[in-house]
Amino acid sequence: MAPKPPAIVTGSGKAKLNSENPQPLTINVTRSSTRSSSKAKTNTSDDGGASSSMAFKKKSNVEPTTAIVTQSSTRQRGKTNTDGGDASSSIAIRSKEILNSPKFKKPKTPPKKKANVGPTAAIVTRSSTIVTRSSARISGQLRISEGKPPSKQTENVQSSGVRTRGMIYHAKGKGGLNKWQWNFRDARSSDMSRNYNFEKARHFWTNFRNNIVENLNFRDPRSSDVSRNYSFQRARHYCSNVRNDIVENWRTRMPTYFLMFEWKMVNTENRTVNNSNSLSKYRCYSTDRRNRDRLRKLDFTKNESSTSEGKSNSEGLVVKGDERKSRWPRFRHNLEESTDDEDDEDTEEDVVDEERRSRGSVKMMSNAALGKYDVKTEKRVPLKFVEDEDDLLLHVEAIRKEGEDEKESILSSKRFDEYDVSPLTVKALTEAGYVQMTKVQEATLSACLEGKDALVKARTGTGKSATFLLPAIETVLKASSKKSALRVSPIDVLILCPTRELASQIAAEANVLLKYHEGIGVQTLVGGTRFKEDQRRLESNPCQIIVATPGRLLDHIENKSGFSTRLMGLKMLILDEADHLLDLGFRKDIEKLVDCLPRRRQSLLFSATVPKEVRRISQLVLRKEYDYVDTVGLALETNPKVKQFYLVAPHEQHFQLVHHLLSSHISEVPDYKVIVFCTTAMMTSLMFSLFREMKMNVREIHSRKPQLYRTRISDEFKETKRVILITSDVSARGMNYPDVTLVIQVGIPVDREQYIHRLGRTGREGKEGEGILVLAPWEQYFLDDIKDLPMENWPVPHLDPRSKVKMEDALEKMDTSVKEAAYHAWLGYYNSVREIGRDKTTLVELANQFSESIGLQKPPSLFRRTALKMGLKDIPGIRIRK
Ligand SMILES: Nc1ncnc2c1ncn2[C@@H]1O[C@H](COP(=O)(O)OP(=O)(O)OP(=O)(O)O)[C@@H](O)[C@H]1O
Repeated sequence: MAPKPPAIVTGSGKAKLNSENPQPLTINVTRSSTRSSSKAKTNTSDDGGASSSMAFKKKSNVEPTTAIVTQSSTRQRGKTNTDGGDASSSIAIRSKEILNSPKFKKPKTPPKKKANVGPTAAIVTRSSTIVTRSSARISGQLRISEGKPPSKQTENVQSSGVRTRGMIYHAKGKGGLNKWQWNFRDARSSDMSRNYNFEKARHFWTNFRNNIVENLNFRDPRSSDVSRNYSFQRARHYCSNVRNDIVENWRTRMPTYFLMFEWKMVNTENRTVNNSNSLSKYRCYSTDRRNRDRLRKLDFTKNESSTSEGKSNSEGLVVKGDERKSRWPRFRHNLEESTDDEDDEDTEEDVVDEERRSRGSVKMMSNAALGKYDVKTEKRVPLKFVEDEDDLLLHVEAIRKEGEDEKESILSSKRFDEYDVSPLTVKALTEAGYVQMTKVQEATLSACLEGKDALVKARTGTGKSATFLLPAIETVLKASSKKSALRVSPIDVLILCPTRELASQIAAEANVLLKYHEGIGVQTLVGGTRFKEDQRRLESNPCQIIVATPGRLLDHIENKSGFSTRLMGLKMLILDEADHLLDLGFRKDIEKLVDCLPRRRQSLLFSATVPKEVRRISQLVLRKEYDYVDTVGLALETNPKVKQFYLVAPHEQHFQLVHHLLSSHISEVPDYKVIVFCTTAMMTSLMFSLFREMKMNVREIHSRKPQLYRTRISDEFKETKRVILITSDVSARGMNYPDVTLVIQVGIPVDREQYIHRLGRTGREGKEGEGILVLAPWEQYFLDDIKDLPMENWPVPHLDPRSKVKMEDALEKMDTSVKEAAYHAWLGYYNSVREIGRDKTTLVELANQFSESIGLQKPPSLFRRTALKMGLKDIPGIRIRK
């Protein structure tokens, strides 16, 4: 599909679509541009040693590949390096040739055909941590075969301290997240015994000491070792400690040492994976999270039918870390029956089995099917030894296209240096790991850089912050080149956002982008800090960009002489989470603020949700003529890779249910990172105290906590894994906590938009995630508001009575004041929810049930004034404080 440009609607009123682009921009639309992105782009920039895409020139003498990913360049295939590995880490990818010229040439020497030659061996070990230190992002499409990579690319690698002979593309990561990823495949299919493709390989290193999450989807259409009756689907390896060596033999796909790995293995011949046959001690975990309660653990034993049975001892792989030290057999290899991978087109394992069974002629052509990634709409052009280079090119393109179709990336093919962005900013971007733009950035940046007002709607986690920071920096650069009429140094850009943590996050991101711009400064003005301290900072440090929450900014305007004068030079106003800033809670403040700003300015509004009424009132800030850039269009407003569930259960079971959901998630996902949203600050406090009492690894953030504490917890949660954040809506919008695996929302969110934003804390940057909404039966009406979202019902699991007792014990130990405050907050929250607050009698009944469920003897009393305000004074069940 040809890429479609974004829908840009100009004007204040109706959303007209660009006549040339009659459809709104959707992820589908832009996805196609990703395809081209990975085709032929290379960034070998040594600025900051970063690159995330590359060109692949085709060369002659393309020969089969062997790839080794290892910690040490001295490491041998299939062997574990158990030395310190601290400094001498590396990732080495040995290969014969890199297919990276525009046209493949016929090989000079035909590749040797070997029987029983494993497609590859890969070792990922401790010293690969050097990669996490020195580089962060490696992406692009690798074509690997033996031989040296182009020198530039090698330099790149070496400049980052990685000693390797492979092609490694990397860029420096942002913050603590170090990430490298690649897609590579050996397109060289002439030697079928070595014909293998790696697809969508991803490695995420989050931290030197901590985690590797390695997510490999690979296929081996001509696997010499694994029985062709079996194919691997959606392989995932979770290694929770880098210090442990992990050796993974890709012939058998067995790590020799691991903490946790899971994958699906599908018997392609006998329809079902049979754990009672004689495949030996092969453990397989189903990764199907929906059926978490039915997590399958399958043990396999040696395949009796394997022709290479006799070799299994010598070829087998030792699995360390398992007390039994099992040896894995080598499975048979039938060279003559392997031709190509044309039968790998199915997704569901049963379907795969069924089809392969019925297609006797291809049944031995085992390919590792790729679960949902393996959905093929077109039949793949069979791979064969091709004399004609154009034919080969076709084959390669077919495979590449297929791979890219499967890829749901947020990145576009455009690069920042193609836009009118200062080279110093591009340098900083590259160092931060931003080389290609996200689709949102591509769709939006031109309009913003041209000085137009814009209202931008884009899904959560798609890079909106950089989208407005780049024009902000350009604005400052332009302004600094002109002489200001003001005597005081003007503030050029004002960024408003709803929460303090978000303001700090935006300022931090701005500082990253400003790394090479001397003399340009950013300051935050947020509540919860000392006003005097703000003043001191404003006076002592130059700053052209202010990131602020509305309340504190107004304080400065009203109380600090000279501040509003500085604002008179404002060139650009940005509202992040614009719909929230324009809704009732903030509107008055925004109106006041806008009155203090010059009319001649550029205004940019960003959010993942833009309800109709917000478009209407956006006139408060925007000029009459503005661009409405909707990158969601008619598509799903949430990330399609985030699975969404709802669970309806009596209110008094909610704590126990959440405890159950957390426990099962922790047991399934070793590197879990969960956010639990509660309706109010005091409910957050109650849930936090309860789970802490139950010895769970929890943290809390809500508005009642001191700002220093909030900042500390927020920073900690950004950096770490295996932790649960219990929070109120202060974390709902904009917060970019990397790698959140699950979001639980307990109780109805204030509205549909808030649900979407909370859910958006997981599945960021196009990753996968999971969201569960826990509702009481009387809250179910909310499902109507989100009925267009792909929600699935999660049946109420059986709750262990012992955990109930444990919970009651924990509740008993808790401070009564916490429970009382939670009761008051509960009442206040649901009283303000129109659908529930209307019927006061029922509301109080429900509140009192809640009070009982948290172990209060009787419902806490209310101040008469509060009860009056809430319209609850004479409602039966309400106790008034004397
Ligand atoms: N061009 C890029 N290349 C790589 N990563 C990027 C790029 N742009 C942004 N990112 C990363 O994407 C992540 C999400 O970005 P950001 O926080 O700006 O999302 P957002 O769209 O503002 O989300 P939300 O709607 O929740 O506020 C961040 O980790 C950011 O570093």
